[in-house]
Amino acid sequence: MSRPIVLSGPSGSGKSTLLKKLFAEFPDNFGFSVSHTTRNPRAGEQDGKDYHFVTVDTFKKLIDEKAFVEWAQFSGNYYGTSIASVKYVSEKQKKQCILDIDMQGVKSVKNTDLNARFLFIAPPCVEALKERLTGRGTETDESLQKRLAAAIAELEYSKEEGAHDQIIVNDDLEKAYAQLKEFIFA
Ligand SMILES: Nc1ncnc2c1ncn2[C@@H]1O[C@H](COP(=O)(O)OP(=O)(O)OP(=O)(O)O)[C@@H](O)[C@H]1O
Repeated sequence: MSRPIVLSGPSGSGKSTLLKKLFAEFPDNFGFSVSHTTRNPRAGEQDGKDYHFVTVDTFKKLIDEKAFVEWAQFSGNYYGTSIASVKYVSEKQKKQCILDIDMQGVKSVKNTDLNARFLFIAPPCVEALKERLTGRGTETDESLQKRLAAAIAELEYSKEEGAHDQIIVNDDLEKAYAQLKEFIFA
């Protein structure tokens, strides 16, 4: 059984860019867990495929049961990644599950029996991170400041003993991608 891979790193460090390359090169090897949400399905969305659509009561019950490795509330709706949905990818779909989560999620995965491997994607420096986030054109001043503050906490945590199995500095994209593949297929 392939162990889930937990990918984390500051916003803007390049996680999505690297994963996009990986899925383009290996479309059949990897899977994502299906998240739970309390928001209403949009047209065409399928329960169990796009999301597990649940009520607020059910969601809260799952929180109490410690079913989630990560959950959050955005604009009035709950979203979460359950331990069971991660296991489903490796045990039923027989694919390698990749989780793209933050530091709190990383800590929480460590308290489960998921037996995950932890990979941290670091920016060359905070200044580069700021430039990339600005260059991506997705952030307001406020969200940029929030992401940079969170980035500093993520970088501090990454220095702790045992926080991650490997740290990849995403300076040169091709080099970082080669290192990512080496880690994942090891
Ligand atoms: N090695 C690199 N050199 C220069 N720019 C890069 C590099 N890797 C990624 N970028 C650019 O940096 C920006 C942030 O990358 P990306 O969106 O992949 O980050 P992320 O870690 O997934 O962020 P988030 O957690 O916010 O989703 C993008 O515009 C991307 O094109």
